[in-house]
Amino acid sequence: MKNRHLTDSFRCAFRGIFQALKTEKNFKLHLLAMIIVMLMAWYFHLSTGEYLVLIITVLLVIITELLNTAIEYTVDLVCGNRYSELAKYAKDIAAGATLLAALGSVIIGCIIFLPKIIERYMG
Ligand SMILES: Nc1ncnc2c1ncn2[C@@H]1O[C@H](COP(=O)(O)OP(=O)(O)OP(=O)(O)O)[C@@H](O)[C@H]1O
Repeated sequence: MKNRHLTDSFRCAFRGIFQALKTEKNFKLHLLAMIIVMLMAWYFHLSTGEYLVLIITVLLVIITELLNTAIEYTVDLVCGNRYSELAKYAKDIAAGATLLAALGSVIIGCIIFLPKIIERYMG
């Protein structure tokens, strides 16, 4: 089952991303948000520094969502439908990580875009 070639590793990684895309509605929402944010970045002519912060922020949200999904699958693999306090902690903590990343991205989005929106449409 071990990948022998780099291309096999890439194929597995992309398959994982598509699997999350197929099954996780939050992941679909985050990808949609990422596309909208990138279109806004292009529209408002962000500086290189602002682009960098935005890309890192967006990637952090996507990465935490993927890790959260992987943790959910792993917990379900181990526990199935059985109730477990540890399973609850693991899933809740993973969900907490995605929530923090999402909240941080909203705050950063506001800091970058709000002054530009105000200047363009209300200034
Ligand atoms: N085996 C379990 N034992 C105890 N509590 C669990 C178990 N599985 C899930 N839970 C609790 O139910 C919550 C929701 O779990 P679920 O697997 O449905 O995640 P989810 O709603 O699909 O998460 P997301 O919306 O991030 O995809 C968990 O955060 C946890 O508190």
